[in-house]
Amino acid sequence: MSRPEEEFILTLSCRDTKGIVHNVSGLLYQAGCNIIDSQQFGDVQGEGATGLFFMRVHFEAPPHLADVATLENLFAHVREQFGMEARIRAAAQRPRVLLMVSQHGHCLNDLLFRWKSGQLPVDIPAIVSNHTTFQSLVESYGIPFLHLPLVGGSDAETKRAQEKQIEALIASERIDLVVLARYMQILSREFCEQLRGRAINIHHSFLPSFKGAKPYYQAHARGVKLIGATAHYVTPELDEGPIIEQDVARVDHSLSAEDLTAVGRDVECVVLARAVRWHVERRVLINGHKTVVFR
Ligand SMILES: Nc1nc2c(c(=O)[nH]1)N[C@@H](CN(C=O)c1ccc(C(=O)N[C@@H](CCC(=O)O)C(=O)O)cc1)CN2
Repeated sequence: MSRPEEEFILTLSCRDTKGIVHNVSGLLYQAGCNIIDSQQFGDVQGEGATGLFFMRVHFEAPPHLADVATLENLFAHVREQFGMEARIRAAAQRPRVLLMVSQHGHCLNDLLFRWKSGQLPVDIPAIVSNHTTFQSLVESYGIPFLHLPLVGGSDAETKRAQEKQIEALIASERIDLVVLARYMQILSREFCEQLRGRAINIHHSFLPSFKGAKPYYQAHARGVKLIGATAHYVTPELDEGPIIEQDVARVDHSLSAEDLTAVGRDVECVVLARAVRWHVERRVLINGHKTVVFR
């Protein structure tokens, strides 16, 4: 039985070819590592295939190898041989997560409870909002609350000034992941580029349906029989980022737009929590404009 500090997660992607699994598993075996779980996927079939191969390996390393730098050196020649993008992280490492919220607090409340109860193995150095609505909730958990309003409106200059404050916080707190828990401001292209692959948004519709603002009202007007929620990585193109997780709930003609909103809240919470957990467990790999999720 290994100790937590000796378990690691290797994730990789590269052009698909023969021998990748053989070389990766053989290297780990030769080094005295034990594979606990291994999953892989080659996106090689059908129209739109990227031709990329993805792998996630959860393994335990012997004490003399049990640090990331040593394992990265060990793995270097295989990485170069296949031209891999590869990352090795200690399984026990707790990612540092910045939560952001505006005026709808159900996802924030859900994530805070999951964090407090140990379901979400992350550290939350701070929470940012452009409103003060949830300051007391956040501070009840002993987490610093930063109120960063958009002073003077949502024009581009005002937004960038506010975003630069968030960027400084991300740097100073060594943030690994930003979660937009119903943060209702469109992030600038510059900010999105900085956060590529490490900012998750919860959109309150089953994308690609009903992008943008007020999706439940759009859905009600369309007479849908299912509503949904989508967690996706944030990109400059609104609600177009790689989808991580989705779910739905049944509705019918008797429900108002407000009823749909109420039913949707629980779906949003579950979908966002799954996406954040899978991301921090390094189960999500980006495959072009899509994802591969090793659940
Ligand atoms: N660059 C991106 N920014 C954001 C994304 C994204 O995918 N790319 N997701 C949104 C979340 N969102 C829907 O899920 C959303 C948020 C905000 C708006 C919007 O129109 N905001 C207005 C201001 C509204 C207000 O002040 O209440 C604006 O920013 O001008 C639409 C959709 C988060 N950001």
